[in-house]
Amino acid sequence: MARASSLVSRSRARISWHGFRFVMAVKLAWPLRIWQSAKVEIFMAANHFPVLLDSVNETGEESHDWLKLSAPAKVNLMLSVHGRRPDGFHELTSLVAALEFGDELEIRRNGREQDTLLSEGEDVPQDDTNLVLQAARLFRRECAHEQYFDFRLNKQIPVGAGLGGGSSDAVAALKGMNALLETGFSREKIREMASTLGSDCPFFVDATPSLMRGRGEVLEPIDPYLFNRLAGQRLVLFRPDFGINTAWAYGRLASMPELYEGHAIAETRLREFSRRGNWDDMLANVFEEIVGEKFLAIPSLLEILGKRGYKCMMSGSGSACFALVDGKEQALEIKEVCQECWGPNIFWVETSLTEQKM
Ligand SMILES: C[C@](O)(CO)[C@H](O)COP(=O)(O)OP(=O)(O)OC[C@H]1O[C@@H](n2ccc(N)nc2=O)[C@H](O)[C@@H]1O
Ligand SMILES: Nc1ncnc2c1ncn2[C@@H]1O[C@H](COP(=O)(O)OP(=O)(O)OP(=O)(O)O)[C@@H](O)[C@H]1O
Repeated sequence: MARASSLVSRSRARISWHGFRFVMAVKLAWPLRIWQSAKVEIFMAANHFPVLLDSVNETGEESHDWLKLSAPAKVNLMLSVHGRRPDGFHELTSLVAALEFGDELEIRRNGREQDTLLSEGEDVPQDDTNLVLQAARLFRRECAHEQYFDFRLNKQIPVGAGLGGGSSDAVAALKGMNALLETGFSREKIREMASTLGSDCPFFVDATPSLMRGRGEVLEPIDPYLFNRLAGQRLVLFRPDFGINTAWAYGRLASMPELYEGHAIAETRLREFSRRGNWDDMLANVFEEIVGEKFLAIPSLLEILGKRGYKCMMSGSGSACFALVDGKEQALEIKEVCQECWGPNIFWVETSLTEQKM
């Protein structure tokens, strides 16, 4: 409470706190990590719920300040594809978890009649194919409000890596716009909107470790044992100096239907991992074979790491891979091997699966 009162006095903030709007803002703000920006803050109050503070400037008018949101990357710890559906998408089962590593997106309302996006990341589309700008257009359609936004994207997640970067940015944008305009869209509504932007998007609404099914939009909570097993698990992410196009990877898979797996195989992996806790029962990704056929550098490196005893796998449709580690020493050994195999300038980062509470 002491922190709450000091924030209130420091920013001369006005708590927007009425009824339904407040409840929805709280519900939606919870999975966001929105840090203090100039005058708009979400902070942990004594009841452990975040509270959205509007801001007032020196003259008492509402100001349009930046909201800063995290857009975490994800890894697929198991990815099994069962077949192609009549709508052209593939039916899958995947165990997905968010990482402590990711992008940062800042948003503010603007007074113009167009959105702007500033991002310096390599390969990040600067035009309106960027998922952040697509999210803004979708949001305006859904809330029938002609509000435009400025976005600043600090891109850390490599593009075309199978880490869900664009999807996570898009969902951060939806959540941010919802909080800024106090639209009160429920998480379910945001998930529904997100699913029209991409199959991986709905996961990022809560970004808690989940079982992903359907084409990616059906999310199930995992059992407590599995949850605790994943929380905080350290890993190293590494990516060669090329990305992989997801549509290409699914297209290749469709031409090799022998790689489709029955649902029972995925369920057995999940069950065995929950029973024995052995990562060898879980880590499996159908895209490794498809991608590995064309990009030999990936299976070669994974084999070398595997022989050294590391549990490692490609994430999503690639090209990023990860290896589970216990600590710094292992992380540095992996870095050395990656640089030897893929070159000195490859993307490499040590991070962990998120530690959210159930
Ligand atoms: C590989 C994963 O990252 C695993 O989490 C996702 O399945 C990919 O999800 P995503 O990048 O959000 O994919 P989308 O943007 O929806 O679709 C990109 C392309 O992949 C194909 N695609 C995607 C998801 C899916 N379940 N089946 C598919 O066949 C789509 O036909 C489309 O041509
Ligand atoms: N904000 C964004 N960040 C990254 N890529 C974006 C963004 N907006 C649109 N894209 C486009 O999305 C495509 C996929 O990029 P992304 O980095 O999300 O791939 P990915 O990690 O393989 O996705 P997934 O794991 O969901 O399949 C790229 O072709 C890129 O041009």
